[in-house]
Amino acid sequence: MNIITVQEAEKIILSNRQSYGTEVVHYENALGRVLAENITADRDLPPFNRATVDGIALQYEALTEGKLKFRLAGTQAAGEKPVTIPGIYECIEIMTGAAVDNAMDTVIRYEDILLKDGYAYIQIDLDKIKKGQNIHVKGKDKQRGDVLVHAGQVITPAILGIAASVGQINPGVKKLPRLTIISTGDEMVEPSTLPNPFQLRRSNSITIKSALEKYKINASVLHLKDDFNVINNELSRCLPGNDVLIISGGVSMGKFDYVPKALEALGVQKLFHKIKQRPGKPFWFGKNMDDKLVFAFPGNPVSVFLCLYRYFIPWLEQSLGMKATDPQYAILQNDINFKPPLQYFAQVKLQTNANAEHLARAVDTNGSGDFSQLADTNAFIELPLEKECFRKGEIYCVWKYA
Ligand SMILES: Nc1nc2c(c(=O)[nH]1)N[C@H]1C(S)=C(S)[C@@H](COP(=O)(O)OP(=O)(O)OC[C@H]3O[C@@H](n4cnc5c(N)ncnc54)[C@H](O)[C@@H]3O)O[C@H]1N2
Ligand code: MOO
Repeated sequence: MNIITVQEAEKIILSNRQSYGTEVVHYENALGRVLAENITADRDLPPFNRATVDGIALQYEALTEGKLKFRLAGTQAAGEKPVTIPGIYECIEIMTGAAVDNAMDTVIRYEDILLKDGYAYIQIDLDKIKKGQNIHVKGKDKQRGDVLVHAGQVITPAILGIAASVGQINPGVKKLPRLTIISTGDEMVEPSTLPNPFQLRRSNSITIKSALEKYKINASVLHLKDDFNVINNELSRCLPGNDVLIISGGVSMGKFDYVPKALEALGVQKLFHKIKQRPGKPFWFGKNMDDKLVFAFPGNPVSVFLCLYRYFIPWLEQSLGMKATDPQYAILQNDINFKPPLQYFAQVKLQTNANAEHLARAVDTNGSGDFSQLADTNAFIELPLEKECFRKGEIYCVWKYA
């Protein structure tokens, strides 16, 4: 198979989006999950005529007669059954959040009245008082049965509050794929150990694992030696219990790059190997008969980062039923020359100026093994394949990772 373009790779990956079904979770565990059902109002919002200030409730008609003195007929706290008035020259003291009885249509705040000897005296000009003021009318926000939150949205703190307010304590959410992250390489040691001069500490798995935590995916992690039998056996063991494997390393041309061979030996069909891009050119992607997907990223940490944010995250979001996000664009802030016939993804620092323009300043790196700038940058800018010179002021698509 020929080396494919970024757009072809994206199309193949997204056409393999999956659905893992739905499940119900307690709302306290639902933050960050994708809603699989609409959240609807179980009654009108607000459910009753609600006082919005502390003060007195009365009937406006009495004010139109010029009445300034009202007998206090009772007091009503929030949560209490509505207290009524026997006649229109009476009022009740009412607290914010209390349900206003239908006999009253106007609430005046304590600051505008004087309470004395069982009476309330209006202290402001009557033309300052409007009929219906300080009452949040039943059903004004939403009617019973109205959709408050649509399926497909990521559950945020605000959405959790809405769900709680309508008693939706067990929302239906999209099930997450079961996922294992597998890194490879004999030269890679545990981050807690001291590498010898020709070894490296492994970092790809924690990067991938923590990026997935945003989606509440609790991925397993495994590291494999560069040994065909080990890789073959372990992949064979992992495939049945997972929906997706994300592998890093071992996909290029080296003598010990066994990943593609091992996957194909296990019946994982290659959908592509190699994309016209830098970083991340030797990315391998495949699927087995049970629709288990394998994203095998090149081992260089920046390649992993690019492949994760450019391909895997959009695939994941679409597989979870989230709406595809609109492409984001930014204005390049420096000239870049890039001659190889590959689509170049430059690491950029993305900022917004006072004109609300997105500005992308590229940083110099020493290739995809140079991960040292990832903390100071927050996006890749996708520079088109057809060109070699990219000029300050030109606008290109960006892929944010922070
Ligand atoms: N003859 C060719 N050689 C290479 C080609 C090519 O086309 N022809 N492509 C190069 C490109 S581009 C890349 S990218 C790399 C990808 O190689 P692999 O996927 O086989 O990755 P490894 O060789 O296993 O590792 C590459 C690099 O990344 C480091 N690494 C690996 N795993 C981790 C980890 N878990 N955490 C941090 N760093 C990791 C590893 O030590 C290597 O330095 O191939 C080129 N070669
Ligand atoms: O394509 Mo590789 O990821 O640049 O070094």
